Amino acid sequence: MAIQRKKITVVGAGFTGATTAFLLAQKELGDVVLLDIPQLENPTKGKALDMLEASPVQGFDSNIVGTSNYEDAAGSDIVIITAGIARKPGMSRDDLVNTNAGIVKSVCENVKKHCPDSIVIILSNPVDAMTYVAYETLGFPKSRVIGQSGVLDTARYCTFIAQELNVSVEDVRGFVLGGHGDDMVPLVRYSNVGGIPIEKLISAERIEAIVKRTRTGGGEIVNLLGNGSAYYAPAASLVQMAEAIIKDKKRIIPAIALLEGEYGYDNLFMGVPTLLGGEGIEKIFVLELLDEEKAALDKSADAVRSVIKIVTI
Ligand SMILES: NC(=O)C1=CN([C@@H]2O[C@H](COP(=O)(O)OP(=O)(O)OC[C@H]3O[C@@H](n4cnc5c(N)ncnc54)[C@H](O)[C@@H]3O)[C@@H](O)[C@H]2O)C=CC1
Ligand SMILES: O=C([O-])CC(=O)C(=O)O
Repeated sequence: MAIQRKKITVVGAGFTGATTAFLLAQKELGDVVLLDIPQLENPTKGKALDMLEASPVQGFDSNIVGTSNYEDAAGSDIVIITAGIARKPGMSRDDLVNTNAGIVKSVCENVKKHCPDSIVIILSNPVDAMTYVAYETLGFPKSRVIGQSGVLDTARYCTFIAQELNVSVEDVRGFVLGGHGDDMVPLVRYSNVGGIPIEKLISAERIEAIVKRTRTGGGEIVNLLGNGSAYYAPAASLVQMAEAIIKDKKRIIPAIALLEGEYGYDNLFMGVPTLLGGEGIEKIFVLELLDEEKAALDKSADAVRSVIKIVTI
């Protein structure tokens, strides 16, 4: 019997979507469908063909097709949603809320129809609220609707720690809780380098500066790019999540999940440490927090709630 390759659809063939598609194919995680709006069908096909023509050089056998037709996405195991507008300097992610809510809703209506068994990962911003919009529209179990923020925020945090200490990024461990906004909560107490708590290696002032830079890391890139937002590290983050699911790796990865009582929050989508495997989010880890850590998380949760409040679905 022929072995069936996994099928991964990436909706939105812009900066993040195209980069994600290419990384997925390079890692041979499955065959990739890159999907954008009908007005951009030819450029989307062109991007996909261009990537495919890199396969003999890069040595991958994943297929990549570009399309605007959801029938090509039918039966996908994973759908990654990057569709929507990105912010420009001077804007917050929350300024995108109602434009992107409409886009995410219409994308999810199609995903529900054509990919009813898929696990869906959402990137579009403001991502905590967009994960809620996706969940409401899809009607899938909560384990199959996941938002990306924590892998990226943690990657930025670990990059800055490695730079500070001039050590390999491979030895830095840490994670970031909360909403994907300037109130996110890098958990210093749970961060270490080669097992050594960072508080033993870096001064309190420098840690504070790293935490602040992490919180505003997306904005730092937006200001440098001038006309769009980050895409290499976001795409790498999506691919790490997809890989954990496709290979049923059971990785402990921070992701946006529906909280139903965890950390004291009910009916809220926000970033928490999760176990990601073949079923999607298989478990949420609830950590004991100090009073000041909980207060910081409450502030982040309030910020997410205030955006969800203005979403019209
Ligand atoms: N959660 C996170 O950590 C991150 C989130 N983002 C967000 O991801 C989104 C995409 O960013 P970029 O790729 O840089 O933007 P982009 O503008 O390069 O690409 C977005 C693509 O979505 C497409 N699109 C719009 N409506 C669509 C629809 N109904 N169906 C299919 N495709 C549609 C557009 O035609 C465009 O090609 C933005 O909202 C951005 O803020 C970006 C980086 C990190
Ligand atoms: O900052 C943005 O608008 C894009 C994003 O979410 C990030 O790079 O963290």
